[in-house]
Amino acid sequence: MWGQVRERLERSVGQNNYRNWIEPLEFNDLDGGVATFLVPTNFMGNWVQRNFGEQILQHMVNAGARVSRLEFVVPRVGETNRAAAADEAPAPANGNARPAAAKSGAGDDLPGAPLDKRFTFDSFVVGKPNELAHAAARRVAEGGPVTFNPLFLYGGVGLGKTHLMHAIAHEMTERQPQLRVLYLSAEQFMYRFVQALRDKQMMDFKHMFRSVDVLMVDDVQFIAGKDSTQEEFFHTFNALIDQNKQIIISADRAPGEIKDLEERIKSRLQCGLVVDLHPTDYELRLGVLQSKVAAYRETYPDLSIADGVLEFLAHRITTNVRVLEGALMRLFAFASLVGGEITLDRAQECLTDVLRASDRKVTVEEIQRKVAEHYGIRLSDLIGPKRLRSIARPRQVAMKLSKDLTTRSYPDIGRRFGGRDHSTVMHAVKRVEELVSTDHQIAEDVDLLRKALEH
Ligand SMILES: Nc1ncnc2c1ncn2[C@@H]1O[C@H](COP(=O)(O)OP(=O)(O)OP(=O)(O)O)[C@@H](O)[C@H]1O
Repeated sequence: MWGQVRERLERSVGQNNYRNWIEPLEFNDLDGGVATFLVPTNFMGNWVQRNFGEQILQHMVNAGARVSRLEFVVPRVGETNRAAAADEAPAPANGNARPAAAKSGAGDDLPGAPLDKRFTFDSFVVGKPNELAHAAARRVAEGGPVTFNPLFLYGGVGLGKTHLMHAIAHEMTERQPQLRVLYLSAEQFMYRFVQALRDKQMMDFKHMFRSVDVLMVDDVQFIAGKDSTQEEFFHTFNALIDQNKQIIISADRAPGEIKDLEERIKSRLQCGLVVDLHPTDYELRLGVLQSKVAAYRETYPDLSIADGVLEFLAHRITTNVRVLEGALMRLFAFASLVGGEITLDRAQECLTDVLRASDRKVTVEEIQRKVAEHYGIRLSDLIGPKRLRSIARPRQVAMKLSKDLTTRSYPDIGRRFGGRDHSTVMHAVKRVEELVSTDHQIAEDVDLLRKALEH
């Protein structure tokens, strides 16, 4: 039964995950609804449980097993365990020997996070906002002499950092299967580090991290303020760079802007190539939607979407790609339940909450841009120190709209208007409220701008 389940898992979790996580599991027994597996380390057991537990259970049930729970056990010395006997590990497809470091004890267990097999270069839509990051990622994935080291990718939530990192890992392991590519989040790095300290296995920890060919750490801002983790990260980083091993890091902001990150780490992170993923633009969002629809149609060819629906979504949901994808998934589910075409009306009805939530996602910067444009003044003047009425009034309007349309606080808005005090913003909001009831021109301006921004 386990053989059959493994085959199915190989298909559902993808080659890389299968090799790293499923293959080393040794099925032990099935008793009283509990399936027991032998694993080389507790970490691995926890990891498999958390990330693949449900899938394993599901496949076992489908294969007819009476099982309701999985348990992962590290065998005591003397018990057999394929995974612990690293020498038995199958040779990689191209016949290259694995590096020696990979064969010794804990070093063989690369405790990275599983890669999402959907996150490939093929499924990544390239547009103006991400073309540089994409090009850099591609170049690094092609291997060859290390040129950008480290590659530092940063950008806001849900803009594709993780997707690009996984794509690099997939591409690299495909091109060079013998490469030891380790991908994990900074949080997992810390977790591993703390665990190693607790279990007095720092040597294994250091050995394992220093024996990889490619290290990818996602969301590195997480280690800011965590002193000993930073220290260890710094040493790992230096050791790998010294060996000319590729490092790829992501964060939600540029290295220099990560608060509570040690200066020496900041400067190390900046010494390779730093590229950012800009907020999406309309074309990119539409491209993502079109590509997701095309992929979905391969499985469900009956899917029918009325003209204009994707354009509407790309226009209205501007937060990030994750939200956009979620909205589309909801539409697909809706269509498969009720059947028929997804019309604009249906889309609006089905996504009322998403659309409302993204309405509130107007940024202060957008408001400033729109207001400057509306009044025909320069953005730098709107934010700058000039006190002329022809500039001060639009500035007050922009502050009022920022208060109404975003969730920013008064001090925060003040900061975004050239570092002004919160009392200035409060005053502006009050002033515009008064003017709206007495000055019809201002009332009209505010109304027009509000509509344009909420659209
Ligand atoms: N250019 C793109 N083309 C196709 N899909 C994309 C693109 N950008 C993002 N996505 C998709 O959007 C979702 C979120 O992307 P991802 O997880 O990579 O974001 P992130 O930048 O790592 O965000 P976070 O900061 O939350 O970790 C994923 O499903 C990803 O596949």
